[in-house]
Amino acid sequence: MQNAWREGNRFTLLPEASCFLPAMFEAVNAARHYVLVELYLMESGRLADQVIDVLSNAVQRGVCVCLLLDGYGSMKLTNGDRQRLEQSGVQLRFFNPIGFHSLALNLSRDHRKIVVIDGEQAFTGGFGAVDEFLNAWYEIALRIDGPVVTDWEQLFRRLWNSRLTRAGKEGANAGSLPERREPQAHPNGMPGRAMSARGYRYQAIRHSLHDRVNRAETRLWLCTPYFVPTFALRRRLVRAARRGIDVRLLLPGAKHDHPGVRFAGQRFYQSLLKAGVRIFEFQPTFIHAKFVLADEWVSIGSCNFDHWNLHWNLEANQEAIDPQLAADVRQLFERNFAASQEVDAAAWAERPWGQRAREWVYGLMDGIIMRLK
Ligand SMILES: O=P(O)(O)OC[C@H](O)CO
Repeated sequence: MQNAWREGNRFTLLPEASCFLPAMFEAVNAARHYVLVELYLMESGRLADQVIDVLSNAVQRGVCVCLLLDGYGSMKLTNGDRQRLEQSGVQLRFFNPIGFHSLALNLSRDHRKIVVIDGEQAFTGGFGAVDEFLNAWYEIALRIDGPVVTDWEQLFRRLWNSRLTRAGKEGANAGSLPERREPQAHPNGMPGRAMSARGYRYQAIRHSLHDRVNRAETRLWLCTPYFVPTFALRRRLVRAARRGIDVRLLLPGAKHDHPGVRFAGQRFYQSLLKAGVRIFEFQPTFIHAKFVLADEWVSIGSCNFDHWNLHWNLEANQEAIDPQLAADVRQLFERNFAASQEVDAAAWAERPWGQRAREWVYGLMDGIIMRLK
């Protein structure tokens, strides 16, 4: 059942690549039946080499490996690497390669990040197979064990067989998916649900977030690298702050891969700060992670909660109600707030005209882009 809560899961927060990359590689190395991987970004480089090696080794051990990449996000994966994957026996497919069709279809991207091992364990987060994730960007992942893995696998299987998905060049390898295995429930496990979204057609992640913001009793903390929120989300954040909820945003500072997106989002700072929302700009590196904490509810995955993502992309997040995970996420936020610069409302109100002009220009571009259909 789509988006259903399932009991009996275990969730493990894996902050930073130094934690989640070894955990994922170890899980692939231990796989006995199948490995399903779905990524938005994969570009040739050191990390892609490691991914190709670990997947190829799994195939050699007799494990069925299926890799589904977004047709745009994988454009910088060289033909040599594609061949290497397919010749080693990895089944390779691409979602919606860029083509001579409508702009709307080209803009619809598979932004999800999913790894499923033997139907028993899954990983999600904001990661991709590009070198920036080795240490230049701050990223997190979540390991999921238990019945909800079945829904992650279902998401993968549906897209693998979508009419928009194409086989790699050596199409012969792109055979059928392995027989499905059912995960076991853990005694004392926790409830969770895999949430998916498909642009403006299906907005379950966004509606769920709105509901949690409305219902938050003490805390609503949100981290996103691309903060260009919809009017509906801004209104809810403002209302939550006004009714005394601790509303905080963890956003990138000047280290950003798309500085224009930051300026476009900064045009909303003043009204949010005025309402009592606290804004922290992360200083050490570009923070690319996407996670939310509302009381004991946690959501981690691919969704940036910006209106571009919400309008066009396929997204998937894990939601969980788990006191231990909530405590871990809270500590993670606190560590990252400490490594951030808090935006001071009075100083922001006096910011220079150059900054205001940039916000205006990128805000205008954002408005134009959002009118594309
Ligand atoms: O789309 P994300 O959030 O996975 O981030 C990838 C960026 O678009 C790369 O510039």
